[in-house]
Amino acid sequence: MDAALTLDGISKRYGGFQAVSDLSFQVEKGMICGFLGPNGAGKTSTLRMILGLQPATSGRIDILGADDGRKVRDRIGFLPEERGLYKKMTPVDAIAFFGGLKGLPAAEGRKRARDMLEQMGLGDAQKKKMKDLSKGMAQKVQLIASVVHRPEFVILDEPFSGLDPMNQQGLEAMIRALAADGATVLFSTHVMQHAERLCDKVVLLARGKKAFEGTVDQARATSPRFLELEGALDPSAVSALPGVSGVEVLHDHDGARTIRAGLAQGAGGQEALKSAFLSGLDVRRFQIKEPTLHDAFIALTGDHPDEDQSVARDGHKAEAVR
Ligand SMILES: Nc1ncnc2c1ncn2[C@@H]1O[C@H](COP(=O)(O)OP(=O)(O)OP(=O)(O)O)[C@@H](O)[C@H]1O
Repeated sequence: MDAALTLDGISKRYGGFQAVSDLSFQVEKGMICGFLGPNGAGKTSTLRMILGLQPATSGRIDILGADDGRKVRDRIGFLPEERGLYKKMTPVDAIAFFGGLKGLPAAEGRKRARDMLEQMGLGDAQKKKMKDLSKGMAQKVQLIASVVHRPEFVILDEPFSGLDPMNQQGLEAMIRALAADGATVLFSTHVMQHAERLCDKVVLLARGKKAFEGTVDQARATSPRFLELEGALDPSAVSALPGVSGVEVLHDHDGARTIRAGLAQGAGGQEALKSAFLSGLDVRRFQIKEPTLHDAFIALTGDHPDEDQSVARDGHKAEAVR
């Protein structure tokens, strides 16, 4: 498959602070790729380098055949992390305005805006001003504004942040529709569930370095399974079962416990279960659980995706450098 984007050994330094280190990955044409990592991992810095909004300290980027995102800016759509459309505009005017910045004639922009708002179930919002829209609606309008010129490549920085589950679902549907129309989509998030549902490919970033690149299933396969047991169970007896690498007590109600046992890589859990029954452990319920992408992120990086890494990695906040 042809690559729409190739990063080759990209690094970014802010003064003495290394935000991104020797990062290489590819996004093939037409795929939805999740760029995943905790806050502060270096996602926004990387997206800004891809767009040509800030220079890389070293390395090479190829986007849609260009060595600088600014050269192909009309073929790219970008939803920045900081949002805000002109408050007094109507959604149609705001969308057409952004289309105009990418060379779309105003009348065509307004027509597409009305059609897209209708398609996204935002027909009623047309009569309102941006300032009167709910946060979810405004975010959808902003996404429409960033893709109204029908870009080949769509880059979304934390598109789900601040949205309730209903609006998150709506946004997922919008992203699927963009890909179904042939666009390549790269979006950043620290919430693994969105990527798990949407992505053909994921790139995991931790502390500025790539930890993994591949499909969601390949990522999950790097992490061991879990065995969840319920009963009057002694955690130390569970941790002594064959193939168990560690235990965590999820619930404890007067000794009736739910215990999550991490299995060693390659262990299926059957041996541990057999041994639990043979040794008479009080197992009332059991479940063998496949790892989620969230589990895989922790296994691959040792970091938690919900932790904030924006504190400089030597323990104090980086000085802002332009
Ligand atoms: N202009 C800047 N000057 C100094 N440090 C910066 C600058 N921009 C980002 N950083 C630092 O670089 C690191 C990576 O930030 P970046 O915004 O790229 O991460 P992120 O993964 O996108 O997280 P978030 O979603 O919170 O923005 C952080 O520690 C951040 O404080």
